[in-house]
Amino acid sequence: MQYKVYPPTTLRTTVHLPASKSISNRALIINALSLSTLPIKNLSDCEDTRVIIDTFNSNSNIFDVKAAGTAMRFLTAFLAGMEGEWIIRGSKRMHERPIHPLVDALTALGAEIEYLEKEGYPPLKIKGRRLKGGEVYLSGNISSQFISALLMIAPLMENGLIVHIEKEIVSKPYVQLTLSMMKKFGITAKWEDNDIIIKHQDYTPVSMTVESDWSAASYWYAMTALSDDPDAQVTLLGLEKDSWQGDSAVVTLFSYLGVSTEFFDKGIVIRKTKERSKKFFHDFVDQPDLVQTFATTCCFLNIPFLFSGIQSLRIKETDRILALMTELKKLGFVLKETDIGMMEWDGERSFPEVNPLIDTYDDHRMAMSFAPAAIRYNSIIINDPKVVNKSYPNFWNDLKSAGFRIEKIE
Ligand SMILES: O=C(O)C1=C[C@@H](OP(=O)(O)O)[C@@H](O)[C@H](O)C1
Ligand SMILES: C=C(OP(=O)(O)O)C(=O)O
Repeated sequence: MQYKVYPPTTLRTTVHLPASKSISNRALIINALSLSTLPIKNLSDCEDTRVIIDTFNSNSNIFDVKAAGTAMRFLTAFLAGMEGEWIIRGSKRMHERPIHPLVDALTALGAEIEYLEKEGYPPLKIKGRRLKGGEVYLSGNISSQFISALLMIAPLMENGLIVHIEKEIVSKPYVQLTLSMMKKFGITAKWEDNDIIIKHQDYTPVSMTVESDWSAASYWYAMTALSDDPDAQVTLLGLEKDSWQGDSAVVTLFSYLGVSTEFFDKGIVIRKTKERSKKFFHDFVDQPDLVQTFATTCCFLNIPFLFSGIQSLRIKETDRILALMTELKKLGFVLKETDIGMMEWDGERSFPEVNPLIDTYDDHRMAMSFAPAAIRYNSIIINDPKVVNKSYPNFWNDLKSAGFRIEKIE
């Protein structure tokens, strides 16, 4: 199934953004570790969060987390510390996403974990037990989710845990987010150079409200930047100024692409401005989930770019570097991977396809970052549009409310 998306002539809308899946998923894990019965308000209704809820509600010991990286990594650590025998699996792609650094660390701490198919990848058979803790070494340059997964179970370990992080840390704000959430639930941690130290301590149950998702907001920034309406203005509800989410960097980053942000008590108002950089440079190592939004927006605004720090994109829902290069080529943009973790568009063009069909590769962010192309091309066809359910199930309805017309093609 495909959607043909047509843009509105003006852009003025108010959007109830989805709740952050990163915060929702941490809240569920921490709530379970705290044995809390207090509510988590505004939990995301996305698929990546639903798979954790389903796991906790399941009567079976076999769990399927589908395409949710956070669920796979967080639950692997959670189950490794829980008495019992568990099997955790996911989508075909999940079975191609590495997990060995986390498994090695958990094994060093005393868990028994077996690879059921390919060495180093899910599915896993876990013989869980109360872990005593101590010290572990973990590479930080593959996924920060391994670090977050270990940190959340650390306070329950009799001897506490010291995580020595080796190599460069990718997606660092997500580790900070984990520690901030643990702090909200009463846990103190020390982060000194590349070591994170957590003593044995009890979580204190608290009730919390999940803030809206800044990564989801980025698609509305893109639409505002691209809109032909000089008075384009979008109100995005539920976003907070002092957010724990690293992707709140969109505020600054989009100021270079002609979008201003004003905070108010219920969220933000973003508006089109005339100020735009001639070229866009950024190291995305702290905000990997924003790369697709910025690659498409820069191309559609005709702003050449050079991105660095994007090496982790190869092992996400799809190989996002390849997917971006392939799909932007269909629209006539020639991108180059100039070095490991670097991608450039120097303005080079090729003949665009006549009726391009944008493939989404089971990746929600491919669909959402190419949808704004409708504004630039008067329409765009997006393949397998339901992929958005992974993080933003209401995405297409929100577009319709903003005046986009969406035609379903079977
Ligand atoms: O911890 C998290 O909530 C996330 C961490 C990031 O992954 P990596 O650490 O694998 O880059 C990010 O891409 C993902 O969407 C969510
Ligand atoms: C990379 C992502 O998710 P995950 O790694 O949690 O599957 C994402 O949402 O962009």
